[in-house]
Amino acid sequence: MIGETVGAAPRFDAEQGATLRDWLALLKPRVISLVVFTGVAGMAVAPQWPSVPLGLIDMLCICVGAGAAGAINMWYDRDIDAIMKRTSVRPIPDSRMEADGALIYGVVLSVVSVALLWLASNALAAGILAFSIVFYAVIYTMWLKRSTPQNIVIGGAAGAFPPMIGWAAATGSMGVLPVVMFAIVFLWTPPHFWSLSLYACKDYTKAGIPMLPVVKGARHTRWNIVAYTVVLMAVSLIPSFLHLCGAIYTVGATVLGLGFLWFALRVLMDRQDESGVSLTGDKPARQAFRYSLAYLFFLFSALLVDRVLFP
Ligand code: HEM
Ligand SMILES: CC(C)=CCC/C(C)=C/CC/C(C)=C/COP(=O)(O)OP(=O)(O)O
Repeated sequence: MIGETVGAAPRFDAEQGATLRDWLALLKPRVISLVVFTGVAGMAVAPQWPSVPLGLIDMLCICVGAGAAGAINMWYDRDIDAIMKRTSVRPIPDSRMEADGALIYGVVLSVVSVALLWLASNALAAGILAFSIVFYAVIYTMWLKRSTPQNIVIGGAAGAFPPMIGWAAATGSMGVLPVVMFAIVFLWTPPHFWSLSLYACKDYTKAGIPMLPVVKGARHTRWNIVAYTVVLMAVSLIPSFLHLCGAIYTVGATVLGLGFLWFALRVLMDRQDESGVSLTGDKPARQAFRYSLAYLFFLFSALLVDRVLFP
């Protein structure tokens, strides 16, 4: 493993001790807030809804399951997290928490979230949640992340399952719309992450992680951001072509997609030296990353409004 050869495992400092805030930080709360939102969107656009208490339990299970996978990710990645500036302040690399504790916490929460979702809803929803956790914590984190520049293209599937989980929890079955929502998040992940990876490239190089700009360079990454954004725009309009939504979503998806393309093209045309390195401090990439978050939130909000308020 690349990361293991470059960093010493952080040592726990018993005097510092972990606070409640540290245990929460292990769940990557900011990231999973959007993950859970996509799960809720999947649930809300389904033809039948669970009762409010059951819907809240389903939401909690997606939240805890996704967070638990994040905790296992932080346990496994503690060596490389210690090397990268962005992640070095996390509880394990900053020696505020023992690594084993984080692993036990992640595994216990994973099992509890899947079991509770099974009991509260059904085996299909619980099965997809279990598969997503394994996909993110094992397939992406322990295998793909350190072995291929396509890591997040394949690994991105993990974060794309929540709309399917939400739909399955509500209906006990699967439909075309949640599969299209999966495809949208799947295609959104590369431009989302590669924008960040352009300005975090030094960190990834230092840690020996083969992210796309590290292996293929910034210019290649910029073209890939544009290419995935174009495909994402097309796929985001599938619900319109299949008459699964109305004009609100169609107009919203078109405008939001054109906005994403605008930010992607600005990344492509960023002032750069002959090797493709940005001369602007990757300002357009930072803006594209921020826009990617707003894009997904508003796109699924438009779908929600369209299907729920104007069925
Ligand atoms: C393999 C897939 C993905 C990768 C590699 C990835 C990577 C990242 C990274 C490295 C960050 C910066 C986090 C930090 O500074 O601590 C980030 C931020 C974020 N990601 Fe992703 N991401 C992926 C998928 C997703 C998905 C599926 C969602 C939600 C649907 C998501 C939502 C977010 C949000 C909301 C933030 C901002 C967090 C903040 O403000 O601190 N990501 N992502
Ligand atoms: C339901 C379920 C299990 C969903 C999983 C959702 C999820 C957490 C998706 C991936 C999001 C993410 C922060 C990836 C970054 O991983 P990284 O390790 O490359 O980033 P890092 O360097 O910030 O740790």
